[in-house]
Amino acid sequence: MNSSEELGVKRKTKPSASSIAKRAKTKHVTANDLQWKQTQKPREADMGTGMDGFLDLEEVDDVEVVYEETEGGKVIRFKVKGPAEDQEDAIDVQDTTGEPSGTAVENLDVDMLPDPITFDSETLLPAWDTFQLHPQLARSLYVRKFTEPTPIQAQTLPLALKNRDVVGVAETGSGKTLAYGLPILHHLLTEAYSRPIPSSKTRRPVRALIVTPTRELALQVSSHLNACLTHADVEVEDAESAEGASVESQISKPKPKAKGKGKAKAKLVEVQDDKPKHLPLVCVAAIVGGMSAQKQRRVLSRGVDVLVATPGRLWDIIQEDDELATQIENLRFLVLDEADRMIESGHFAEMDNILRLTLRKQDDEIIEPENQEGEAEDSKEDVRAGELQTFVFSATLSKDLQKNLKKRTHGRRRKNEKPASTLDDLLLRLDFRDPEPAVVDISPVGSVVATLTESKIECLVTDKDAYLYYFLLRYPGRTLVFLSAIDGIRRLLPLMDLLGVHAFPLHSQLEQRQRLKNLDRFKSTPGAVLLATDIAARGLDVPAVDHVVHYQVPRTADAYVHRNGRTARAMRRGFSLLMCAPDERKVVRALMHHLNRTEDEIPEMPVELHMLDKLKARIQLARSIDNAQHKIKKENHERNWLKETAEAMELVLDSDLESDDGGAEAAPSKQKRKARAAKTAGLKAQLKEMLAQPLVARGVSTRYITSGVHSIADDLLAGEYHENMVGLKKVEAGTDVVPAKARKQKANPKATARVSAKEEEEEWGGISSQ
Ligand SMILES: Nc1ncnc2c1ncn2[C@@H]1O[C@H](COP(=O)(O)OP(=O)(O)OP(=O)(O)O)[C@@H](O)[C@H]1O
Repeated sequence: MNSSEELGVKRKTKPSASSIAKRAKTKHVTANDLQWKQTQKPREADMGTGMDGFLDLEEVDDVEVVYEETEGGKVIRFKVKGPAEDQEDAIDVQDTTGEPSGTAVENLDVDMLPDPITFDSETLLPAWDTFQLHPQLARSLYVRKFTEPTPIQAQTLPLALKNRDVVGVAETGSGKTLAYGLPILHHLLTEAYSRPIPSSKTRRPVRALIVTPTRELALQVSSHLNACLTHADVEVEDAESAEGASVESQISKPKPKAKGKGKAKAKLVEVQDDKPKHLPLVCVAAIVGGMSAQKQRRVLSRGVDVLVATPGRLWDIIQEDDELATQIENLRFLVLDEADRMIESGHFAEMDNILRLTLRKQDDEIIEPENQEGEAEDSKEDVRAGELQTFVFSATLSKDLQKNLKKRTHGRRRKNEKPASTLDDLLLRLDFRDPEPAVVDISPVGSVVATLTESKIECLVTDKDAYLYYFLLRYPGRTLVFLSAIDGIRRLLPLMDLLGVHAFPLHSQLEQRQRLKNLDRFKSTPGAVLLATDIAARGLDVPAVDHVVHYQVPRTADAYVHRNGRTARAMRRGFSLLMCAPDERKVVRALMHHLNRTEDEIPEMPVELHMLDKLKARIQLARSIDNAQHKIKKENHERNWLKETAEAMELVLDSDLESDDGGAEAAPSKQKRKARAAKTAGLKAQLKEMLAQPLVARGVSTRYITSGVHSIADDLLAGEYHENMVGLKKVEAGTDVVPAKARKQKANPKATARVSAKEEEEEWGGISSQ
């Protein structure tokens, strides 16, 4: 049985007259006009690997590349043969692999897709059953072992599935992406299965737009949602024979239709042959800056159902694409992920322009009539299916802002009313169709995630490198170090390299390809360090970040919360270290005050000062090497530049400038350069030797391991021997921190409605570690 029969679609058996005519033709077209076909790429390619920078891979058949001489020089042309018979025959069914095939299709003999395979979520996923999610999503959750919804998912799903607009606030790493993603995918999948198959000639409209502040986050969200769509070829088997079997235990082809729930119960079968054969049923794609806009336009022109985008690139494309602008005007879902960051990223204007497209056409000013007593409850019934639904999510949306949002939706926005902040302003521009958007705020008091241990070090700015190095050696693990400026990253990177620390940079001045590559290297290198600016602070979900270090104190309380949120995600433990110089204390006080906390709530991290002194000597030497290398590099660069410029201008350089001991400005002589290189090599050798020396704690004897103040033998026996720092116990960061006075649990009016941290932990028991 071939794939078309399996899916109940008839092939066209004879080529049409027009197709034969077309086949005879050969045309010259531009790259954009070619019939590009999606080809499979590994899923992990979305976030890096060898395919960094690729949104998708496409291929094209029957095209010859020719070079043509034109007045403007040599240009590439593409010679296209007419569509071949088999292309014309191709089928336009869609599957749910998330991988479009892009094959051109016409004249289908079917108008409905086959039913999805049913999934018995009542038995397999009881905790999710109440939401009656599309079987495909349920199946995906099951396969990924997401046995129960996280608290934010549990609270927002029922609202979102009832067409309500939702403002969701919950701690970092608590699963907000799926809290808004599942209702969207549920709706689109249900719709897709019940609508006629759209012709590939007509562009599928964008139904959901998700705007994120950073490119990495957009790519991550897109790949997260695609992952929910990739278990299409999983089928439920007969219960009796399958009970107790593991999910991935068997491989088989999916049946065309599974009728009714029947006894299908316990076993899922995943199909390995995941080659994309058809256009996806629901297509999710990301449009971000720093990557080929041309390619992104092509992806859009093929049809995207869920568009995840950063505001800058999206607005650029919208300006040239009227059809997309119209689609945005008619969206079914609009999501602002990390809404409060949107205004910081310098994209306010673009964001505003995009939001304007989503306003209702008439009478933008009026949201709904003045609220009257007793009206609120009834008004919830006014939410109409099919209208735009808006979701706003973040870990940090102030209570004031939430109140303002409500106020705004309750009555008319007065024409000259001034919003309290830029974020207020942005959110007030949202045209919620829901008369009373639901606000679900389950963020913990002080925005501190229960599984996070915080700590601080107070030190001079000049000692921060040594303390950082100490921390990295003392507590090996995947560590994300936040710096306020790119210059700091550029300075630290060679230092880390000389000290033998695997560190990668991430900042906005790197090419997007490089950003993704570095992020991927950070993910795949155990114990790696990522030196990043705040572009990495929001939303990034790297599952195994053990530590976050604030090398410089963040500028805002929200930044502190979000930076911390890169660790201690999904109920895993995490540790954050705040490095605070004397002149930063004021900022720390202010940001703690903003979080309703006090500075002394963050305990000091213990430091073995004897070790620190030894590390300072290493750092000093590494700095000298770096300075020397930098000087040599700069001189080489200047000399080369001078030579090249002189050659280009056909000038002869003054011998003073070219070499030897000319004036102070002159380039150093060869001899001097040699001497300098030798000195640097000497310093390097010295450092190498230093790095090879073990770091031994005071009072510890390495000669007699059972003697000294602290016996190494005991550590060895207890399995707590520290390879980097002999004589210190090998412990996880945070376990040796003496807790500061218990965090004051300020009376919270909503406290009773919320689950306590402990209860929440229990609720999260089902979260698997990945
Ligand atoms: N129901 C679930 N069960 C188990 N794990 C889940 C569940 N939902 C989401 N996750 C996982 O939890 C992790 C964090 O999710 P997500 O990135 O959506 O968090 P977030 O709340 O958006 O965080 P942030 O505020 O930092 O953006 C992800 O790795 C995700 O796959």
